[in-house]
Amino acid sequence: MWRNRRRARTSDEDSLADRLLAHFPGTVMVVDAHGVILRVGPGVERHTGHPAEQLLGKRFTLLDIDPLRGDLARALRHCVVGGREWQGVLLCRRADGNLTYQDTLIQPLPHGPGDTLQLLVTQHDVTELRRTAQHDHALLERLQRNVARLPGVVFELRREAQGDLDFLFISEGLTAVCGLSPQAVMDSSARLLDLVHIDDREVLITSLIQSAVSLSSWRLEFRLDVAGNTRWIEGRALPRRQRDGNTLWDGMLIDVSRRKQDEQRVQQLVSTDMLTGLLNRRAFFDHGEAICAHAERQGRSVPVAMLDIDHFKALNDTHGHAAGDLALQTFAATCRDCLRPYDLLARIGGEEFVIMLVDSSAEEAWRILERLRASVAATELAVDCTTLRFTVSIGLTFLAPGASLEASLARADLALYQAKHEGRNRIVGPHDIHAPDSSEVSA
Ligand SMILES: Nc1nc2c(ncn2[C@@H]2O[C@H](COP(=O)(O)OP(=O)(O)OP(=O)(O)O)[C@@H](O)[C@H]2O)c(=O)[nH]1
Repeated sequence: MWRNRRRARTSDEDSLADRLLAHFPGTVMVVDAHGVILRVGPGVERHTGHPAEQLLGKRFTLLDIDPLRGDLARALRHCVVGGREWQGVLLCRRADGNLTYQDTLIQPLPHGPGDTLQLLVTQHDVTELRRTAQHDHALLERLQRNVARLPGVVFELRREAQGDLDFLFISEGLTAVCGLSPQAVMDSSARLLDLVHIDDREVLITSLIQSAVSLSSWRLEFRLDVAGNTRWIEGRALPRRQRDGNTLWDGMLIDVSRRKQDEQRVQQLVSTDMLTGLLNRRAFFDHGEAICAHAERQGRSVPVAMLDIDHFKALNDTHGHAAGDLALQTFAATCRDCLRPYDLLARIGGEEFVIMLVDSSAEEAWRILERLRASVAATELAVDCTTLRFTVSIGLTFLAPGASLEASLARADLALYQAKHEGRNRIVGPHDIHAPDSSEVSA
């Protein structure tokens, strides 16, 4: 320990200073009210770079990086005038010119009556800590910036053992996706879950439970209802289990509405007949099989009809291909008008069409098809200053539960052939269905 050359204090008065001067790991010194250094601890040379002897009698403010700003002098004044301690971090200069951050505490020492004021200065080098903190801060800022610029929403979701879901973190991108602020959703996850399309909620919750139970990655496409619009969201996340049994997911939500629209457009293109806008053959079988499966579960048979425009080749040959196209389009529109929205209508060949009537009895089916036949026969087509009319022949059959759609279509085709053979512009169906009379049809 370095001793004061000017005066010696009593052991009682000096006890605190002595203990610190002997044991404090940083810089410790005693200065007078003007900041003149009276005593220094052994660590002072290591921390300041100044040999201890050279510091004694010098002003303590020589350690200040910026005497003009005078942080150290101000701190001293605070203690001297107010008789109170001062604490803060000061930027100090070592003897070699290097700068260090010193966590500084200046305390007035207890002194007897008539005694002059002395101050105990202790400094702790926090340069490395500050550097690490600054580095961490810069890293955090960069991470936040990167997360904010990601084309999606980053989240951390917790599921408690009893099933409650909480967003521990959700990034700012959320607002662009659904208009909600991240804080609102972190306060209450229900705000976001309430936007999930009603048909997707159960599958969303179930998929999260499965992911939590099996600790397998979660991936789901679901819809959000945002201000009357539907947004398609793709969610992906990896789960991890916590000691308390809760599950945490780190994941992303990406707005894939544009991609979904493109997919739907492509799907529409591959399933639609371009001339008439009706379903094509392939789409007919996709939808038809679903209707069959549904009817089979209910133990019902499904009316299936094949339709073919009569003498269509002659219409084409006489009035041209464009007139034939117009006839096909008009025929498709007439069919659509005569059917219910949930009936299946498709163009499966050149001038061949097929209809599946959903949830219809034999009599109902016959009535609907007869009305359609009559509407087609009554339709007038204006082509090159002439008015064209054409008719349609219809073969009707019933797809029994468990029977194949292909086989039923073949039977409907046979009935259609018979309708052509019997003179066209008529319906032929199973013999046990009797055609309703004309007053029933027009009703
Ligand atoms: N304009 C037009 N014609 C088509 C199209 N697809 C097929 N066709 C024509 O439809 C006609 C079908 O004629 P057919 O199957 O011989 O029979 P049809 O003349 O309708 O006579 P029936 O069926 O016996 O009453 C052919 O001339 C095809 O060229 C199309 O997309 N546009």
